[in-house]
Amino acid sequence: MQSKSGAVDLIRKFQQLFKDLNQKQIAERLIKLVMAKPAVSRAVLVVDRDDQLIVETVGTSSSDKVVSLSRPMAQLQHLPADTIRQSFVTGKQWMANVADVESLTERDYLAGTRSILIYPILDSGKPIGAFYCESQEDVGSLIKAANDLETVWVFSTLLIRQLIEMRHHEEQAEKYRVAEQALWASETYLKAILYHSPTLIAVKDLDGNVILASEYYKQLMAVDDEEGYVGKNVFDVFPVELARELWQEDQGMSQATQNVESELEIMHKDGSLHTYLMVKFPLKDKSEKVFGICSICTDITERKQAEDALREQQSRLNYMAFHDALTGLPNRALFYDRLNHGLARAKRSGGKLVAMLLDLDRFKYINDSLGHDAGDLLLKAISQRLKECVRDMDTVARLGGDEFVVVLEGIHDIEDVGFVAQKILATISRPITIQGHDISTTVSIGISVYPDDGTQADELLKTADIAMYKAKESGKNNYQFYAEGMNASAVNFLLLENDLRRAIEQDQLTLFYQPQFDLQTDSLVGMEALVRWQHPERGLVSPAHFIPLAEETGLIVQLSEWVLRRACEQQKTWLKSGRYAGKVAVNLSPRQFRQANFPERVAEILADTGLPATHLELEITESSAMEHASETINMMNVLNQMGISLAIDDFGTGYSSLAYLKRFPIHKLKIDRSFICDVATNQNDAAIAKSIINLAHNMSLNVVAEGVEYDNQAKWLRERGCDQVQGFFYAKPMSAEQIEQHLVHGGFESDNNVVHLELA
Ligand SMILES: Nc1nc2c(ncn2[C@@H]2O[C@H](COP(=O)(O)O[C@H]3[C@@H](O)[C@H](n4cnc5c(=O)[nH]c(N)nc54)O[C@@H]3COP(=O)(O)O)[C@@H](O)[C@H]2O)c(=O)[nH]1
Repeated sequence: MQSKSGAVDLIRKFQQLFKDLNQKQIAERLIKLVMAKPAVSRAVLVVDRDDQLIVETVGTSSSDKVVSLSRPMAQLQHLPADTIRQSFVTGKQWMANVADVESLTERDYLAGTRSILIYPILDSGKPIGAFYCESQEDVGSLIKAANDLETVWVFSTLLIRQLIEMRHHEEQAEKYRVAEQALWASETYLKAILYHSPTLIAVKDLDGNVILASEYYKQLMAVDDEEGYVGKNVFDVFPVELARELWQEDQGMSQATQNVESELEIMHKDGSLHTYLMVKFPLKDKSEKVFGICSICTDITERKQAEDALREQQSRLNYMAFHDALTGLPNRALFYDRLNHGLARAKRSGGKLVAMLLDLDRFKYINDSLGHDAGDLLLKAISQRLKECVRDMDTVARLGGDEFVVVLEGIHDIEDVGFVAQKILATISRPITIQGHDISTTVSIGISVYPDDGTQADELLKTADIAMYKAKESGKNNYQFYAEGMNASAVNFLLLENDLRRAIEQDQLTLFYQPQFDLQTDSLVGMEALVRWQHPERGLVSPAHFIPLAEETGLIVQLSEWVLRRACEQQKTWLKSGRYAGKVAVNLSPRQFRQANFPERVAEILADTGLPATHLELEITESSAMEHASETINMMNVLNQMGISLAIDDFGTGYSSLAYLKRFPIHKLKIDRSFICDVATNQNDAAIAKSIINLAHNMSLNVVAEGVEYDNQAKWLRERGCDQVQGFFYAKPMSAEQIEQHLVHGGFESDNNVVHLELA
């Protein structure tokens, strides 16, 4: 027992010893005091911190070190954790030689340990810490050391309590620091978000007062002062109507259980109108009571525009899938759709439906000679005209190339169809100005009627197709209703194209010659070469049929070259025989004439056949010459310089420009036979024929009348000073052999002894 003054000294000594120490130093010093006992080889201070046992400090005699750990006991090895825990439960000291305790294993203590002591430190009877001591001596030595340390145990209560409190305080301070840091961080984030966010963010209380708002508001809205939108009421910022709307929305939001999205349009300061996606959600306190509304508005103008553009593109693609890109008319797919719907309607109502298939005449020629751009413009113009000819409820579609189709519904009188077809023919045939050229084109129309000519779409189209070929065959520029029996001739027309190719290759073509006479002397002055086709199965095919076909398919170039070569060879033979020294006239196809190397081709043929150019006359139709007048002049000049004579054929049927005509280096005008037919009886025809004769003479040209079939026509022409004639009245076209016979037997007789030779 210590004396009272000794105890006071001891307290002072301890107070001095632990003065101004932190919790770590306190624990270390306590352990050092324990370790001062030589019997103690290891000392560990364990404290109860919030019901968790923490090893604060460990001292070992071997290393003479005291280490601060402050780690949960459960994480550490070489400690009899269960036994230490037990001491915390009972509050009793525990000591033993390890050899006597079965439950202890070598993993529970350091090697060399022979005895263990656990000394709990109680505060008001409750353990708040414990000293765990190991000794390499037996337990008696430890017990002795423990007795010596009694003062330490006594003061430990105070010091461990202080240590725990300090730790607790430190933890609280750390928690506070962390919380403060977190608060600072979230405030900083919030400020940064509100400052930099490219969205309109606003928090309002339930009265519409703005508590928070993003900087973006200031930039976009007419709120220019420092606080911007914050502190204001919606009614201070927005027009009253909009403010009321927003306020009412916010009121509704206080009951909302989830976010509410809507789109709104906001006019920016610069006057541009933007679309925003607004997401609103209620802000609730801990008691789930709504105290404010947050709204976040994102500018989706670009996205909307992109969506609109995409939608537009999709509808354009959709449009393109069903419309012809060039003309904008329904294409084949949409046409079939409309036709099928029309057929269904006609079936229901018991009415009629009409399909008109249209094919442009000579389109290939126009396209090839004027170029594809001109061809495209022509197709567009035709589409427009077709639309003008029908009612809104009718369908005009382009099936491809120069093929169009018109579907007429609700037809009561079939005569109306003829009326529409006539209207189309007249409308299309009006000249169209394209790239400065006046182009005249016509169309052939095949018509089929539901239910008479077919009940299905394909069937109707097929019969209309057959009728269209019939229209082509009948000289184009006309319409034909489908009739049974047409199949054969339409198919014929199709087969003809293949046959014509073969005909050129297999020499099935031949030339006939039709003499031309001087009207005053009746002497033979020329012969027009006219091609004939001796078809192996069909017999003689008229050029009126196959020349247009050849023009359309492009075979005309090959065919015309064959004609020119053959005619030159024949003329050369006649020249050589000395029986005929006139000219041979050859018809030029427009396409052939447009070939850039045409003069070279002619020169080559003349050279090959040995025919002098002065014995060749080339005929070009008036319409073809005028269509590309300036090019025609150039081409004619070259041919003229070569010594070739040039004649304008079918004169009077086209649109002649006298300005051009006088510049053509031509020698002859051939009056079309349509004017000669009634020249002696029809005043108009007579006036035209007379004008042409005068015009030719005034321009120092020869004039030839074609198609003279009767004496009175010849007489009339002679009296009007026409130079030459050609026609059945004098001689029909005949083979070279027949011509030969006439030449051998002294030539042709005219007047009252007309030589009528039948066509072979
Ligand atoms: N590009 C080419 N065109 C040619 C060629 N050969 C003929 N053709 C053109 O074909 C059309 C029809 O010709 P065709 O059946 O030979 O008719 C010619 C004469 O037979 C006919 N004619 C002559 N006299 C009369 C008559 O008194 N009455 C009457 N009804 N017909 C008559 O006229 C045609 C000649 O006409 P044209 O050429 O205008 O002088 C016709 O357009 C031919 O041009 C060829 O090789 N290439």
